[in-house]
Amino acid sequence: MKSNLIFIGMPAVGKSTVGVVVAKRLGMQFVDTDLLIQEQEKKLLREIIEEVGEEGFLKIENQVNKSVNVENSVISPGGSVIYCEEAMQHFKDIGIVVYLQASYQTIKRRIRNPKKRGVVLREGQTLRSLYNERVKYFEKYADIVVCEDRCRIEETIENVLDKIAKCKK
Ligand SMILES: Nc1ncnc2c1ncn2[C@@H]1O[C@H](COP(=O)(O)OP(=O)(O)OP(=O)(O)O)[C@@H](O)[C@H]1O
Ligand SMILES: O=C(O)C1=C[C@@H](O)[C@@H](O)[C@H](O)C1
Ligand SMILES: [Mg+2]
Repeated sequence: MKSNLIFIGMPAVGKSTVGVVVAKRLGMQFVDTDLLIQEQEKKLLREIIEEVGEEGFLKIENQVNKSVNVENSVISPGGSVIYCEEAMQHFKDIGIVVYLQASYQTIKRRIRNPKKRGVVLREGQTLRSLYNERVKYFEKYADIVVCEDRCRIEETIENVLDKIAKCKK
């Protein structure tokens, strides 16, 4: 049964911030899989990326996310999970995938230093090209899209709740 909600979207779009409140409002559990990765590896995300590189990190991210076995939960993975094919197939099987969408300008404003935040950027890749590359994956996997440009967090949460209610009807 599709009893979970999974948030996808760019880093800093609010998957974790919005996700935890949505879970509370709907009486669901909340799982931030970035925290599961840190717990398993006993290191911070940026330390893991420094040590094993982007490809190594994506392997760990795929393994952790595809192993999430929960019900009635909001799941907030990291922004790079959309590159993890097995994990994304698993999420499509166990829940409704919600794409939190924001413009490049909004994301740029929130992420001053992508490397410091632990964003999976290839050598020489800009945030702009990463944004363009990822949008295609977000659109491919999304069951619901919620645009948050010009919305306060509270408005985004209401918009998410509205769309989920309509989707479940
Ligand atoms: N309208 C808004 N909606 C969501 N978050 C907002 C908004 N305005 C500001 N923020 C801020 O943007 C940040 C979002 O960070 P958050 O860690 O939730 O992103 P994330 O999508 O989980 O990123 P990651 O992919 O790195 O896990 C928070 O600091 C939040 O307070
Ligand atoms: O969007 C990204 O590239 C990432 C976001 C974080 O949540 C982490 O999952 C990791 O640091 C990579
Ligand atoms: Mg997060």
